[in-house]
Amino acid sequence: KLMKELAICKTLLGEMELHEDSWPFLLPVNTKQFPTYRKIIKNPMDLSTIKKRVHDLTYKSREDFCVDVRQIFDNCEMFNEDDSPVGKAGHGMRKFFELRWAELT
Ligand SMILES: Cc1ncccc1N[C@H]1CCCS(=O)(=O)C1
Repeated sequence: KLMKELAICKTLLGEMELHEDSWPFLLPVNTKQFPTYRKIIKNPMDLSTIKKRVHDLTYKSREDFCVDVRQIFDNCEMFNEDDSPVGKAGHGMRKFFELRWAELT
């Protein structure tokens, strides 16, 4: 049911925003600070964009929400070294998300 699915998305979004490893993902990557980003990353995504889409009822299912969340972490792996601070945060956030996602199924 869409209502319940929306509640799951809102819950998970809130938990991710509070996670200590969320700092690289709270806002869109600043392409002035990272001039190569737009060339390398075809589908930029971040938690504030997802929050707006949840609020605007853009997602037709929790799966659509999950696609955007996973895009954040796939972009992170594409652009950042695994052992960099942002790279490590991305791995940590992905682990957190996938565990909670499975729990809320
Ligand atoms: C997720 C990501 N991928 C690639 C480059 C940068 C980022 N995030 C930045 C967000 C603002 C703070 S920062 O500039 O240290 C890191």
